[in-house]
Amino acid sequence: MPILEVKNLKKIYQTRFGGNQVEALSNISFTVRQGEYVAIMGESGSGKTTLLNMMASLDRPTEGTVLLNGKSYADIREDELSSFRRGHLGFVFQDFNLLDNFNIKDNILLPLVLSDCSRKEMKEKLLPLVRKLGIEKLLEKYPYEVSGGQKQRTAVARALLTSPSLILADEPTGALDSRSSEELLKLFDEINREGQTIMMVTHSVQAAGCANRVLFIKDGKILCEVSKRFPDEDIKPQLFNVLSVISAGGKNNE
Ligand SMILES: Nc1ncnc2c1ncn2[C@@H]1O[C@H](COP(=O)(O)OP(=O)(O)OP(=O)(O)O)[C@@H](O)[C@H]1O
Repeated sequence: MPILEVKNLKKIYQTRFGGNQVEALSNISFTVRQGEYVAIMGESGSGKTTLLNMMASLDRPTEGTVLLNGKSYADIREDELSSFRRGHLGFVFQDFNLLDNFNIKDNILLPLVLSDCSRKEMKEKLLPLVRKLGIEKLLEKYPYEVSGGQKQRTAVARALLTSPSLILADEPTGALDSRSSEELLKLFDEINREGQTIMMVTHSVQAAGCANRVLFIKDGKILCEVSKRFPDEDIKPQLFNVLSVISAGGKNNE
């Protein structure tokens, strides 16, 4: 059974004051298997954020379904959604989404605090994770006292803490310098090799080139996908090729 199933997803936004309708997604279907690392690329306005919001259960589709581990989001009550998200999904955002008034430790522990987890269990989960991510010396510091790369490692620790079925990352390298980006991509590669399923929206060919499969979205539809035929294959030339076809407004026939 796939970990994530996206079936015939359609999203129509009604613009304010009853104006025009915008079809942001039209009939998108794909599946993601356990342990896959999938990137989503596409031009600005192609529907990437809308799709990510649907996979995150942050917004409801106009038509179609999203299933995680066989459970349809449509069957989850509104008041159960945030606890469902905490239990099954991990989020990594471009701007880190850390709370400035919480130190690094409390930022990481937040999902467990919200789930009423015991102090002992929190400590048992926290320590190996922060050691692995190389942020164990920063636990008492505040987000404004650490670098962008360290903030993103904190966000990754927070995302991994609950052992989620799926990590959803939205432009995770977007606010990082090239060295920190490289380190973050190495980290994603490592956690994926250990079995973590990852979906990442990105504009960066460097980042998408680390995934096993890249889906290209254009005008709310999946235009094509590029997959690695063997684990270390360099698919960046193919990604550049598809992007140039998209920006020229053409169809990709590969
Ligand atoms: N809340 C909304 N109300 C109306 N239209 C919206 C809304 N959110 C997005 N859209 C429209 O839906 C389409 C897809 O937007 P979306 O934000 O998903 O694109 P994107 O690929 O993530 O773009 P970017 O790379 O710039 O973030 C666009 O035409 C956008 O203007």
